[in-house]
Amino acid sequence: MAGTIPAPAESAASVIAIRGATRHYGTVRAVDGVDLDVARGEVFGLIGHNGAGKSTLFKMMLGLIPVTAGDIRIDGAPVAGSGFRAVRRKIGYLPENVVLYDNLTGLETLQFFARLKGAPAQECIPAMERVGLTQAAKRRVREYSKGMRQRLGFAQALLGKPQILFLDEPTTGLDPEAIREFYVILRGLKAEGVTMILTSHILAEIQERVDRLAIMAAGKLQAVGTVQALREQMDLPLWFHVRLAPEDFEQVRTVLGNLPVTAVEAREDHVAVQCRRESKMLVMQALASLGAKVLDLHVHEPSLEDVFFGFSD
Ligand SMILES: Nc1ncnc2c1ncn2[C@@H]1O[C@H](COP(=O)(O)OP(=O)(O)OP(=O)(O)O)[C@@H](O)[C@H]1O
Repeated sequence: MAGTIPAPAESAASVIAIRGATRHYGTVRAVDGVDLDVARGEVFGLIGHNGAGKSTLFKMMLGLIPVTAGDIRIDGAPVAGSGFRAVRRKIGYLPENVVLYDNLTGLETLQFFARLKGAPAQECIPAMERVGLTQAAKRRVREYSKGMRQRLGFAQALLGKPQILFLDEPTTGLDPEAIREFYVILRGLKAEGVTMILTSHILAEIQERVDRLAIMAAGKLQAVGTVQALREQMDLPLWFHVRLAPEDFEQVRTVLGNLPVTAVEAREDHVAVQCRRESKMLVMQALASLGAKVLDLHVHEPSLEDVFFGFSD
């Protein structure tokens, strides 16, 4: 169910303002008329199937590839204009595939990137520390695991203390603990006012960690908003899992069956009740009136994955 979204109203707080951004490769419309605003200090997620156009949009925002049509401004400067050079200094970028030199040590790698970016060399050691690579700073990148290489890529993106960070699949190759640490760093950066835009295929991971997100499919943004707003827009049902004593099953099933619910299923140790969002409070009240018969209760909101498949299929 692909919805159309209105063009966003331009806001003074927008650090990224995209209007009608389009990129064609021959007959392939990699990005097709994208409008988007990202506010200063926002953590913004971009999700979509393989080939949806996320990386292409990223590269256009960074001025790495030109738009076929449309306009992209970062911090007020058109990416194709001469004023963009100054803005670029405020940007950090972690590409999907970081190119690293195997013969350099981790620290030498950062020093190399610092020179390229014109960032102070004394930022390198703190950047290694921030991503948890201090112990490996003097080891050659050849010996780094996939996750360590990813952390090093993230460290280079942080050089120059960027105010805007573009992170293309930043958690690829990271183990669960490293993913958690990564998002702790992101929270710290957000507290410092950094604007971040990131892509990920791991929807469960980002659903609690972005302020807003966009779902991209076939080069277009299908939906933009908070996870909750997208849930409401999709109007996906939610589930109550109600644990009961077995002898109360039938009575409670009857009570629930009289409510505007869309399904009532007896499961092994609980009753599962599905209802539309508009009936949620009615079901809650009915369950509350059952008092001590309800031994436990879980409300399952639709996940970002449910929302994603609703919009992108
Ligand atoms: N340099 C290029 N030349 C031709 N086609 C390209 C080029 N780069 C991207 N495309 C095409 O543009 C479309 C969007 O690709 P893009 O890499 O932006 O998708 P993505 O959403 O980042 O995918 P993934 O999740 O796999 O990284 C695809 O059909 C891809 O084949």
